[in-house]
Amino acid sequence: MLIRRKEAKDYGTKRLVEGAITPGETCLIIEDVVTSGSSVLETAEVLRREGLRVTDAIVLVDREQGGREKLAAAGIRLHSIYTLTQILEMLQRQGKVDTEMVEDVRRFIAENQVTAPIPTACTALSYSARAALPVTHPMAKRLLLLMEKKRSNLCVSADVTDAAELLRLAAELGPSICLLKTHVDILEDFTSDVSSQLRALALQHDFLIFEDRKFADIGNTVKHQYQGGIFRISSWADVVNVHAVPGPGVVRGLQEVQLAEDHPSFVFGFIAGGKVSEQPQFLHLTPGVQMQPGGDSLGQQYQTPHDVIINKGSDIIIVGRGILSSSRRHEAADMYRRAGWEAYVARIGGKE
Ligand SMILES: O=C(O)c1cc(=O)[nH]c(=O)n1[C@@H]1O[C@H](COP(=O)(O)O)[C@@H](O)[C@H]1O
Repeated sequence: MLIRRKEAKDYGTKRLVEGAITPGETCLIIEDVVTSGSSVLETAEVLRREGLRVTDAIVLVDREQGGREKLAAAGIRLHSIYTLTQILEMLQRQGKVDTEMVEDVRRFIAENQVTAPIPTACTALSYSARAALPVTHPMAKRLLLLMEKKRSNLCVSADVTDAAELLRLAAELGPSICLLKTHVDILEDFTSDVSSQLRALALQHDFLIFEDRKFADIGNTVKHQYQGGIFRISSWADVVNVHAVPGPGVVRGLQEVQLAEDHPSFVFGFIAGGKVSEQPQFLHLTPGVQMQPGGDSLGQQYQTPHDVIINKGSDIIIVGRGILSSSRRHEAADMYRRAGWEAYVARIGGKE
Protein backbone atom coordinates (compact mmCIF):
# COMPACT_ATOMS: atom_id res chain seq x y z
CA MET A 1 0.00 0.00 0.00
CA LEU A 2 1.24 3.50 -0.82
CA ILE A 3 0.24 6.80 0.72
CA ARG A 4 0.49 10.05 -1.22
CA ARG A 5 1.50 13.10 0.77
CA LYS A 6 0.07 16.49 -0.17
CA GLU A 7 3.57 17.97 0.19
CA ALA A 8 6.99 16.38 0.49
CA LYS A 9 8.36 16.50 4.04
CA ASP A 10 11.58 18.48 4.39
CA TYR A 11 13.12 15.67 6.44
CA GLY A 12 13.37 11.88 6.14
CA THR A 13 12.77 10.41 2.69
CA LYS A 14 11.42 13.72 1.29
CA ARG A 15 9.21 11.68 -1.04
CA LEU A 16 5.68 12.46 -2.16
CA VAL A 17 4.77 8.79 -1.98
CA GLU A 18 5.46 6.61 1.02
CA GLY A 19 5.66 2.83 0.74
CA ALA A 20 7.48 0.19 -1.28
CA ILE A 21 7.43 1.07 -5.00
CA THR A 22 8.23 -1.46 -7.71
CA PRO A 23 8.32 0.36 -11.07
CA GLY A 24 6.12 -1.37 -13.62
CA GLU A 25 3.54 -2.46 -11.08
CA THR A 26 -0.06 -1.30 -11.35
CA CYS A 27 -1.47 0.87 -8.58
CA LEU A 28 -5.19 1.37 -7.86
CA ILE A 29 -6.09 4.79 -6.46
CA ILE A 30 -8.63 4.91 -3.62
CA GLU A 31 -10.38 8.23 -2.89
CA ASP A 32 -13.41 9.28 -0.88
CA VAL A 33 -15.13 11.74 -3.26
CA VAL A 34 -14.56 12.73 -6.89
CA THR A 35 -15.83 16.07 -8.15
CA SER A 36 -13.59 17.37 -10.94
CA GLY A 37 -11.14 14.43 -10.80
CA SER A 38 -8.17 16.79 -10.20
CA SER A 39 -7.10 15.21 -6.94
CA VAL A 40 -7.05 11.69 -8.44
CA LEU A 41 -5.19 13.08 -11.46
CA GLU A 42 -2.53 14.70 -9.28
CA THR A 43 -2.05 11.41 -7.43
CA ALA A 44 -1.83 9.51 -10.72
CA GLU A 45 0.81 11.92 -11.97
CA VAL A 46 2.97 11.41 -8.89
CA LEU A 47 2.61 7.61 -9.14
CA ARG A 48 3.34 7.54 -12.88
CA ARG A 49 6.46 9.60 -12.26
CA GLU A 50 7.61 6.81 -9.96
CA GLY A 51 7.20 4.33 -12.85
CA LEU A 52 3.88 2.87 -11.69
CA ARG A 53 0.93 2.19 -14.02
CA VAL A 54 -2.34 3.80 -13.09
CA THR A 55 -5.40 2.56 -14.94
CA ASP A 56 -8.24 2.62 -12.39
CA ALA A 57 -9.49 4.59 -9.41
CA ILE A 58 -12.17 3.63 -6.92
CA VAL A 59 -14.19 6.21 -5.00
CA LEU A 60 -16.98 6.12 -2.46
CA VAL A 61 -18.96 8.94 -4.11
CA ASP A 62 -18.90 10.29 -7.66
CA ARG A 63 -20.53 13.73 -7.56
CA GLU A 64 -21.08 13.43 -11.31
CA GLN A 65 -19.65 16.83 -12.17
CA GLY A 66 -17.41 15.62 -15.01
CA GLY A 67 -14.64 13.94 -13.00
CA ARG A 68 -15.33 10.56 -14.63
CA GLU A 69 -14.86 11.98 -18.15
CA LYS A 70 -11.80 13.99 -17.17
CA LEU A 71 -10.16 10.89 -15.70
CA ALA A 72 -11.11 8.79 -18.73
CA ALA A 73 -9.31 11.35 -20.92
CA ALA A 74 -6.18 10.67 -18.85
CA GLY A 75 -6.54 6.89 -19.24
CA ILE A 76 -8.09 6.24 -15.79
CA ARG A 77 -11.34 4.32 -15.33
CA LEU A 78 -13.43 5.53 -12.42
CA HIS A 79 -15.40 3.04 -10.31
CA SER A 80 -17.76 4.55 -7.77
CA ILE A 81 -19.59 2.81 -4.95
CA TYR A 82 -22.33 5.48 -5.17
CA THR A 83 -23.12 8.30 -7.52
CA LEU A 84 -24.76 11.44 -6.14
CA THR A 85 -27.91 10.55 -8.10
CA GLN A 86 -28.12 7.16 -6.35
CA ILE A 87 -27.67 8.78 -2.93
CA LEU A 88 -30.37 11.34 -3.73
CA GLU A 89 -32.78 8.61 -4.80
CA MET A 90 -32.13 6.61 -1.62
CA LEU A 91 -32.62 9.65 0.58
CA GLN A 92 -35.82 10.57 -1.24
CA ARG A 93 -37.19 7.01 -0.91
CA GLN A 94 -36.46 7.10 2.83
CA GLY A 95 -38.23 10.47 3.11
CA LYS A 96 -35.04 12.21 4.28
CA VAL A 97 -35.13 14.89 1.55
CA ASP A 98 -38.07 16.42 -0.30
CA THR A 99 -38.57 16.72 -4.06
CA GLU A 100 -37.59 20.39 -4.03
CA MET A 101 -34.19 19.59 -2.50
CA VAL A 102 -33.64 16.77 -5.01
CA GLU A 103 -34.36 19.15 -7.89
CA ASP A 104 -32.06 21.83 -6.40
CA VAL A 105 -29.18 19.35 -6.14
CA ARG A 106 -29.79 18.04 -9.68
CA ARG A 107 -29.80 21.59 -11.04
CA PHE A 108 -26.59 22.39 -9.17
CA ILE A 109 -24.85 19.35 -10.64
CA ALA A 110 -26.03 20.18 -14.15
CA GLU A 111 -24.89 23.81 -13.85
CA ASN A 112 -21.50 23.01 -12.32
CA GLN A 113 -19.85 20.62 -14.70
CA VAL A 114 -16.10 20.61 -15.25
CA THR A 115 -15.22 20.08 -18.90
CA ALA A 116 -12.90 17.24 -19.81
CA PRO A 117 -9.64 18.37 -21.40
CA ILE A 118 -9.06 17.42 -25.00
CA PRO A 119 -6.54 14.61 -24.63
CA THR A 120 -3.12 15.27 -26.13
CA ALA A 121 -2.34 12.24 -28.25
CA CYS A 122 1.18 11.05 -27.68
CA THR A 123 1.77 11.41 -31.42
CA ALA A 124 1.30 15.18 -31.01
CA LEU A 125 4.14 15.39 -28.48
CA SER A 126 7.63 16.27 -29.67
CA TYR A 127 10.45 13.77 -29.29
CA SER A 128 12.14 16.05 -26.76
CA ALA A 129 8.94 16.36 -24.69
CA ARG A 130 8.73 12.58 -24.58
CA ALA A 131 12.43 12.38 -23.65
CA ALA A 132 11.69 14.66 -20.70
CA LEU A 133 9.01 12.39 -19.25
CA PRO A 134 10.18 10.88 -15.97
CA VAL A 135 8.99 7.42 -16.98
CA THR A 136 10.93 7.36 -20.25
CA HIS A 137 13.68 4.72 -20.27
CA PRO A 138 17.22 6.24 -20.25
CA MET A 139 18.08 4.60 -23.59
CA ALA A 140 14.86 5.92 -25.15
CA LYS A 141 15.69 9.39 -23.77
CA ARG A 142 19.12 9.22 -25.38
CA LEU A 143 17.62 8.13 -28.68
CA LEU A 144 14.84 10.73 -28.66
CA LEU A 145 17.30 13.52 -27.88
CA LEU A 146 19.74 12.53 -30.57
CA MET A 147 16.84 12.25 -33.04
CA GLU A 148 15.91 15.82 -32.21
CA LYS A 149 19.52 16.99 -32.43
CA LYS A 150 20.22 15.29 -35.78
CA ARG A 151 16.71 15.96 -37.11
CA SER A 152 16.54 12.31 -38.02
CA ASN A 153 14.08 9.52 -37.30
CA LEU A 154 15.82 7.28 -39.82
CA CYS A 155 17.16 3.86 -38.92
CA VAL A 156 19.16 2.21 -41.67
CA SER A 157 18.90 -1.53 -41.87
CA ALA A 158 22.48 -2.55 -42.73
CA ASP A 159 21.65 -5.93 -44.20
CA VAL A 160 25.04 -6.65 -45.76
CA THR A 161 27.14 -9.81 -45.54
CA ASP A 162 30.60 -8.29 -45.63
CA ALA A 163 32.13 -6.59 -42.57
CA ALA A 164 34.09 -3.97 -44.54
CA GLU A 165 30.87 -3.05 -46.35
CA LEU A 166 29.03 -2.71 -43.03
CA LEU A 167 31.70 -0.34 -41.70
CA ARG A 168 31.69 1.68 -44.92
CA LEU A 169 27.92 2.05 -44.64
CA ALA A 170 28.12 3.13 -41.01
CA ALA A 171 30.76 5.73 -41.85
CA GLU A 172 28.93 7.04 -44.89
CA LEU A 173 25.38 7.11 -43.51
CA GLY A 174 26.21 7.76 -39.84
CA PRO A 175 25.55 11.53 -40.03
CA SER A 176 22.02 10.97 -41.41
CA ILE A 177 20.74 8.31 -39.02
CA CYS A 178 19.64 7.92 -35.43
CA LEU A 179 19.99 4.13 -35.40
CA LEU A 180 21.98 1.57 -37.34
CA LYS A 181 20.21 -1.77 -37.40
CA THR A 182 22.43 -4.81 -37.85
CA HIS A 183 21.92 -8.51 -38.51
CA VAL A 184 25.36 -9.47 -37.33
CA ASP A 185 24.77 -13.17 -37.97
CA ILE A 186 24.62 -12.61 -41.73
CA LEU A 187 28.19 -11.27 -41.81
CA GLU A 188 30.53 -13.83 -43.33
CA ASP A 189 33.66 -12.39 -41.71
CA PHE A 190 32.63 -11.10 -38.28
CA THR A 191 35.42 -10.58 -35.72
CA SER A 192 35.37 -8.69 -32.43
CA ASP A 193 37.36 -5.99 -34.20
CA VAL A 194 34.32 -5.29 -36.41
CA SER A 195 32.15 -4.58 -33.37
CA SER A 196 34.85 -2.30 -31.86
CA GLN A 197 35.10 -0.32 -35.10
CA LEU A 198 31.32 -0.10 -35.31
CA ARG A 199 31.18 1.29 -31.78
CA ALA A 200 33.82 3.88 -32.64
CA LEU A 201 31.76 5.00 -35.66
CA ALA A 202 28.61 5.18 -33.52
CA LEU A 203 30.45 7.47 -31.14
CA GLN A 204 31.91 9.60 -33.94
CA HIS A 205 28.57 10.10 -35.74
CA ASP A 206 26.25 9.95 -32.74
CA PHE A 207 23.95 7.05 -33.57
CA LEU A 208 22.86 4.00 -31.61
CA ILE A 209 23.40 0.41 -32.70
CA PHE A 210 20.39 -1.87 -32.81
CA GLU A 211 21.15 -5.57 -33.27
CA ASP A 212 17.98 -7.04 -34.76
CA ARG A 213 18.50 -10.40 -33.05
CA LYS A 214 14.85 -11.17 -32.21
CA PHE A 215 15.62 -13.31 -29.18
CA ALA A 216 12.97 -15.99 -28.82
CA ASP A 217 14.06 -18.65 -26.36
CA ILE A 218 13.98 -19.38 -22.64
CA GLY A 219 15.70 -16.89 -20.36
CA ASN A 220 18.77 -19.02 -19.73
CA THR A 221 19.46 -19.57 -23.44
CA VAL A 222 18.74 -15.95 -24.32
CA LYS A 223 21.17 -14.79 -21.66
CA HIS A 224 23.99 -16.78 -23.33
CA GLN A 225 22.96 -15.64 -26.79
CA TYR A 226 23.04 -12.02 -25.63
CA GLN A 227 26.30 -12.05 -23.68
CA GLY A 228 28.36 -14.84 -25.22
CA GLY A 229 29.05 -16.87 -28.29
CA ILE A 230 31.07 -15.36 -31.11
CA PHE A 231 29.08 -12.15 -31.27
CA ARG A 232 29.04 -10.98 -27.62
CA ILE A 233 26.11 -8.73 -28.57
CA SER A 234 25.70 -7.11 -25.15
CA SER A 235 29.22 -5.67 -25.38
CA TRP A 236 28.47 -3.45 -28.41
CA ALA A 237 24.73 -3.19 -29.17
CA ASP A 238 22.78 -0.37 -27.51
CA VAL A 239 19.43 -1.89 -28.39
CA VAL A 240 18.22 -5.44 -29.06
CA ASN A 241 14.77 -6.88 -29.65
CA VAL A 242 12.85 -9.95 -28.59
CA HIS A 243 10.29 -11.78 -30.65
CA ALA A 244 6.62 -11.17 -30.04
CA VAL A 245 4.72 -14.42 -29.63
CA PRO A 246 3.93 -15.45 -33.19
CA GLY A 247 0.31 -15.79 -34.07
CA PRO A 248 -2.48 -13.84 -35.56
CA GLY A 249 -4.71 -13.49 -32.47
CA VAL A 250 -5.40 -9.87 -31.61
CA VAL A 251 -5.77 -10.75 -27.97
CA ARG A 252 -2.38 -12.35 -27.88
CA GLY A 253 -1.01 -9.31 -29.63
CA LEU A 254 -2.52 -7.09 -26.96
CA GLN A 255 -1.11 -9.33 -24.25
CA GLU A 256 2.31 -8.75 -25.79
CA VAL A 257 1.82 -5.00 -25.48
CA GLN A 258 0.71 -5.47 -21.92
CA LEU A 259 3.80 -7.57 -21.24
CA ALA A 260 6.09 -4.91 -22.63
CA GLU A 261 4.32 -2.09 -20.78
CA ASP A 262 4.71 -4.10 -17.60
CA HIS A 263 8.49 -4.09 -17.96
CA PRO A 264 9.35 -0.44 -18.50
CA SER A 265 12.78 -0.92 -17.00
CA PHE A 266 13.77 -3.24 -19.89
CA VAL A 267 11.43 -2.39 -22.71
CA PHE A 268 11.26 1.00 -24.34
CA GLY A 269 9.50 0.27 -27.58
CA PHE A 270 8.06 -1.92 -30.27
CA ILE A 271 8.94 -3.00 -33.79
CA ALA A 272 5.55 -2.79 -35.42
CA GLY A 273 3.69 -1.72 -38.53
CA GLY A 274 2.16 1.13 -36.52
CA LYS A 275 1.49 2.36 -33.02
CA VAL A 276 0.48 -0.37 -30.55
CA SER A 277 0.79 1.56 -27.27
CA GLU A 278 -0.63 4.97 -26.39
CA GLN A 279 1.92 5.56 -23.64
CA PRO A 280 4.26 8.33 -24.83
CA GLN A 281 7.39 6.88 -23.21
CA PHE A 282 7.32 3.95 -25.65
CA LEU A 283 8.87 4.30 -29.11
CA HIS A 284 7.59 2.60 -32.23
CA LEU A 285 9.97 1.53 -34.98
CA THR A 286 8.55 0.46 -38.32
CA PRO A 287 10.40 -1.62 -40.93
CA GLY A 288 9.26 -2.13 -44.49
CA VAL A 289 9.61 1.49 -45.63
CA GLN A 290 10.24 2.76 -49.14
CA MET A 291 9.28 5.90 -51.02
CA GLN A 292 6.75 3.89 -53.06
CA PRO A 293 4.31 1.47 -51.40
CA GLY A 294 4.50 -2.11 -52.67
CA GLY A 295 6.46 -5.22 -51.76
CA ASP A 296 9.16 -7.67 -52.78
CA SER A 297 8.83 -11.20 -54.17
CA LEU A 298 9.41 -12.75 -50.73
CA GLY A 299 6.50 -11.21 -48.88
CA GLN A 300 7.93 -7.89 -47.68
CA GLN A 301 5.35 -5.08 -47.71
CA TYR A 302 6.32 -1.43 -47.97
CA GLN A 303 4.71 1.72 -46.63
CA THR A 304 5.92 5.28 -47.25
CA PRO A 305 7.58 7.48 -44.54
CA HIS A 306 4.41 9.67 -44.56
CA ASP A 307 2.19 6.60 -43.96
CA VAL A 308 4.37 5.31 -41.17
CA ILE A 309 4.90 8.55 -39.26
CA ILE A 310 1.62 10.35 -39.86
CA ASN A 311 -1.04 7.72 -40.60
CA LYS A 312 0.33 4.94 -38.39
CA GLY A 313 1.76 7.16 -35.65
CA SER A 314 5.12 5.37 -35.55
CA ASP A 315 8.31 7.19 -34.52
CA ILE A 316 11.20 5.73 -36.48
CA ILE A 317 11.35 4.53 -40.08
CA ILE A 318 13.57 1.51 -40.74
CA VAL A 319 14.86 1.50 -44.31
CA GLY A 320 17.01 -1.21 -45.85
CA ARG A 321 17.01 -1.79 -49.57
CA GLY A 322 15.37 1.56 -50.29
CA ILE A 323 18.80 3.01 -49.46
CA LEU A 324 21.17 0.08 -49.89
CA SER A 325 20.18 -0.58 -53.50
CA SER A 326 20.77 3.03 -54.52
CA SER A 327 23.97 3.89 -56.36
CA ARG A 328 24.08 7.07 -54.25
CA ARG A 329 23.42 5.78 -50.77
CA HIS A 330 24.28 8.96 -48.97
CA GLU A 331 21.81 10.98 -51.03
CA ALA A 332 19.16 8.27 -50.71
CA ALA A 333 19.61 8.20 -46.91
CA ASP A 334 19.28 11.95 -46.72
CA MET A 335 16.11 11.84 -48.82
CA TYR A 336 14.57 9.32 -46.39
CA ARG A 337 15.82 11.33 -43.41
CA ARG A 338 14.13 14.47 -44.74
CA ALA A 339 10.90 12.62 -45.60
CA GLY A 340 10.72 11.05 -42.14
CA TRP A 341 11.55 14.30 -40.39
CA GLU A 342 9.11 16.42 -42.38
CA ALA A 343 6.34 13.92 -41.64
CA TYR A 344 7.18 14.11 -37.92
CA VAL A 345 7.18 17.93 -37.92
CA ALA A 346 3.80 17.93 -39.68
CA ARG A 347 2.49 15.41 -37.13
CA ILE A 348 3.37 17.58 -34.17
CA GLY A 349 1.68 20.57 -35.75
CA GLY A 350 4.56 22.13 -37.64
CA LYS A 351 6.43 23.44 -34.60
CA GLU A 352 9.98 22.17 -33.98
O1 LIG B 1 12.59 -6.68 -36.94
C1 LIG B 1 12.68 -6.08 -38.03
O2 LIG B 1 13.43 -5.12 -38.16
C2 LIG B 1 11.77 -6.48 -39.12
C3 LIG B 1 10.50 -6.90 -38.74
C4 LIG B 1 9.52 -7.10 -39.73
O3 LIG B 1 8.37 -7.43 -39.44
N1 LIG B 1 9.85 -6.87 -41.04
C5 LIG B 1 11.11 -6.47 -41.41
O4 LIG B 1 11.34 -6.23 -42.61
N2 LIG B 1 12.10 -6.33 -40.46
C6 LIG B 1 13.48 -6.03 -40.85
O5 LIG B 1 13.54 -4.74 -41.48
C7 LIG B 1 14.47 -4.76 -42.57
C8 LIG B 1 13.73 -4.41 -43.83
O6 LIG B 1 14.60 -4.30 -44.92
P1 LIG B 1 14.12 -3.73 -46.35
O7 LIG B 1 12.94 -4.54 -46.78
O8 LIG B 1 15.31 -3.96 -47.24
O9 LIG B 1 13.82 -2.27 -46.14
C9 LIG B 1 15.11 -6.15 -42.58
O10 LIG B 1 16.33 -6.08 -41.85
C10 LIG B 1 14.12 -7.01 -41.83
O11 LIG B 1 14.78 -8.05 -41.13
